[in-house]
Amino acid sequence: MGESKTSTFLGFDFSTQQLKAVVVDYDLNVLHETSVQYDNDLPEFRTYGGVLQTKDEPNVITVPTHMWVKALDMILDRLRVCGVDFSKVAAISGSAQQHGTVYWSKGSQKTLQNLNPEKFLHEQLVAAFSITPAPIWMDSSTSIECKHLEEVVGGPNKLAEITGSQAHERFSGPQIAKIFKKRPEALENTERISLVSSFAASLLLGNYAPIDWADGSGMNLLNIRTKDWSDELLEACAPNLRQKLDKPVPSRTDIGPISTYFVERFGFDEKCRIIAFTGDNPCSLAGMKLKEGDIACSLGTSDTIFLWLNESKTVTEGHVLCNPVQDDAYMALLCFRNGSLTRERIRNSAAGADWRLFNELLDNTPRGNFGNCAFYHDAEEIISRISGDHRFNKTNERIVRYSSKEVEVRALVEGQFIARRAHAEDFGLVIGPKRRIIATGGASTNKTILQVLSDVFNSPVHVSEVVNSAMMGGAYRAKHGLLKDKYKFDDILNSLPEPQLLCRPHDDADRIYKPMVERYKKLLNQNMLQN
Ligand SMILES: O=C(CO)[C@@H](O)[C@H](O)CF
Repeated sequence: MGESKTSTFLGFDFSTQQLKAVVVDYDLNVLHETSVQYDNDLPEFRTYGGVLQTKDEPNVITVPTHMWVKALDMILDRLRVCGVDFSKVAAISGSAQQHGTVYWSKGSQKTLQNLNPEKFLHEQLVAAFSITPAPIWMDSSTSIECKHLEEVVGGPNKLAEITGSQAHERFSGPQIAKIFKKRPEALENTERISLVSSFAASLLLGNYAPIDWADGSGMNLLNIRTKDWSDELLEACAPNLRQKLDKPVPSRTDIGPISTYFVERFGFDEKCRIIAFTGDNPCSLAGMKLKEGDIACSLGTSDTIFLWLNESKTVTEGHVLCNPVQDDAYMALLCFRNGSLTRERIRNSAAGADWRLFNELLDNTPRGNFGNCAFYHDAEEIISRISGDHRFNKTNERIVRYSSKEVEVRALVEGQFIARRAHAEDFGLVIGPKRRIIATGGASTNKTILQVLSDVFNSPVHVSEVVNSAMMGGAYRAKHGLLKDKYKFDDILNSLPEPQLLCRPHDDADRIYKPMVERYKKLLNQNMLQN
């Protein structure tokens, strides 16, 4: 098929609450975009916020693997109804929530290679997974396995030096180790372990797809310098993992032609290429046209702060991942678990689930919130390990609730960004008026919230046209993966508009928020933010 000016590119994002898809033309203009909301469109799986959680094991968070399969069936039918001409799609790539793991049972490779185009994928993959539901990034039940990994290599800093991160409960290595402990026979019956990203690519490839370097950096198993698995860490988790994980590949790898299943069922050209999928944050970085020094802030189910790194470094908080678009570069990532769902909780309680009212309340309170300061968490926070809600008045006395809804709303938004700024500075990020923050993710469409981000970080906030940078990054990487011998990634993005300046910090911003960041750090260090 090769590429021509009439070629289109298809990008997916298997995110926490929904599956999104976009078709762009040769110049990356959006032609079609649609989504499948897991909770509403696939109610038979009974997820909430896209995940399963039980009362008796609140730290165990999973997703029914078949839900992702059925979501792909559904979204391709929706794209067909939108009028997409699949025969024009020259390449496909995408992203998925990081760290989650999918376990293919023995014999599933054959099943993938022989799918019947007359049937839905989900009907044919009923027995394809040896372990399901899949543990995902919100799980925090593997502290014992984390300690063991750090001991094996000589401590948390050594693990961070090798893999880019200290041990984290949500990371795939500790999750696989826990499964080996609890269900060794099921792991024995597993012929391949995928990340959610390489699992999605496997469905489109009609064969097992390799894990890419960027998403593979979120496992506590990959040596981010050699780009190969650390045998010491693999063996510390479970036997035969090198064989079950197969060789990781550069994130821009063309991993093969689309499965004949999609050619015959949807009319894709048999020459349509699949480019390795990657994690949502690396894919966002690819989708945001970041310049040297820019800081990206993704406001989604998780809030993440990330930026391009030319060199790796050993970190105590946050992560260093292999870069998704340049093999010898890296990216820094800070992940905050209490993002949009926490904002929605306070919107519901203080503003009657109405964003317009939420914004009015936020606008009706002064910067600094009369000295009130609060930190809200639906679940244990990843970096600070804080859980629960903590409200303080202007004399730093803990209070149970604020009398005014305006104060509560501002305390939520200021508190989130104050914590993010504190940990970003601890990570070594230099923020301030000379740094651009490029905002993305669902909440980046809310200018009132972004003004608080700009004030707390004392930096101008820009937004790119694309709200969903992970999904768009999938489409852009599809084009780059196909044409990488002709064009550098930056050349591919040339046709895209620059991020637009949306908010500037007020003159009094740093005078107000610098002390509040110090106040947060003090509360944290004095253990005032524990339940
Ligand atoms: O855990 C995370 C990153 O480390 C989250 O941003 C997930 O990728 C969200 F899906």
